[in-house]
Amino acid sequence: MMTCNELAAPVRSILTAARDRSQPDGTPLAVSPRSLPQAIRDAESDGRVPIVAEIKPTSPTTDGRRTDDPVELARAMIAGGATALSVLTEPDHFGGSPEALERVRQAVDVPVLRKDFILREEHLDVVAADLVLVIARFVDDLPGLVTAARDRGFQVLVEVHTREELRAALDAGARFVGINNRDLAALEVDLSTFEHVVGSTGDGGTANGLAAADNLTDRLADVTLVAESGVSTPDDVRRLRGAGADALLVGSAIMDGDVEANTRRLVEAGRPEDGRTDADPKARSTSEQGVDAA
Ligand SMILES: O=C(O)c1ccccc1NCC(=O)[C@H](O)[C@H](O)COP(=O)(O)O
Repeated sequence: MMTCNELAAPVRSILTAARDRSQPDGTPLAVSPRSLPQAIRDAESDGRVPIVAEIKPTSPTTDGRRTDDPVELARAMIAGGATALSVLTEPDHFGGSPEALERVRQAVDVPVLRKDFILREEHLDVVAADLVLVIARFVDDLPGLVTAARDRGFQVLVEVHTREELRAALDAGARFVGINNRDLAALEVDLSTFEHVVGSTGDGGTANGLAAADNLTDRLADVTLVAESGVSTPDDVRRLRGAGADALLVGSAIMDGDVEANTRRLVEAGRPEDGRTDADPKARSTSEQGVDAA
C-alpha cells in the first residue's frame, strides 16, 4: 500500500472521508450478481463494444456537477448500448450515493458496479451491487477483502495501476481486473498504462521495471480485463481493445453532454462501417472463456 504522502491531495481527502464514514452494523450482504462476462458476451455477439458507462456526477478533476436523476442517466446509457453501469457511491468528492445505486440497479437489467473507496470488510455491506471495486493500492489485506466480497456474492473488480499491483491482484485470486490509466498519486491520465500493465507493449512490461520473464501476461488468460479512465474517443476505444481490454469503463466522456449519444459513439467504435475491426491480440474472445464465477 502507498503511503499517504505519495498521493494527490484530493485522494488523501477521499481516503480520510472513506475511513471516517459511518458504517452499517448489520449482517453481511448476500447478493445474486448479474454476470459481467455474460453481459460482455451478449454485447460482442451483437457488435457492441463492451462499455461500462459510469454515473459520475462530479469528481476532483471535473468542473461543475450534473444533477440529473441517476435513473434517467442510466436509461440513456442503456439506450446508447452500454453493457454495464458503474455508479459512484462516494458522496463527498463524487456526488454519489448508495441510494442512487440502489435505484439504478432496480431500473436496469445489466450488471451494476459499485464505485467507491472500499477499505475494510464492513464497507462492503452498504448496498447490494453486481460488482464492487477494490483498489489494490489502498487495501492492507487484499486477499482477505477479495474473499470477503466474493463470499457475499459480489464479482470483485480489483483495480491496479502497475504490474506490481497486477501481481498482487492475481495472487489475491482476482478474476476481474481494472487497469486504471489515471495515476491516483498525481491524478494524471495516460492510456499507455493499460498497455504496459498487461504487457501488450511487446516489452513484457519492462517499462514498469519488471523483467520480461515474469509470467503475468500469461496469467491474464482467464481474467476479465477492464480498461479504466481517460477514454474519450472511438480511437481510444480501438486502441485499448487492441491492447486486450475486454471492456472499457468510461465516466467523464459520457457524462459531458448528451449521455445517450456519447455512449453510442463509443459502443459503435468497433463496427466494420467505421472502417476498422475490433481485434484482440490476446487471441481469445470472452465467448471462449466460459468463466462466469466471481
Ligand atoms: O476521476 C477523478 O477525478 C478521480 C479523482 C481521484 C480519484 C479517482 C478518480 N476517478 C475514479 C475513477 O476511477 C474514474 O471515475 C473512472 O475510471 C472513469 O474515469 P473517466 O472516464 O476518466 O472519467
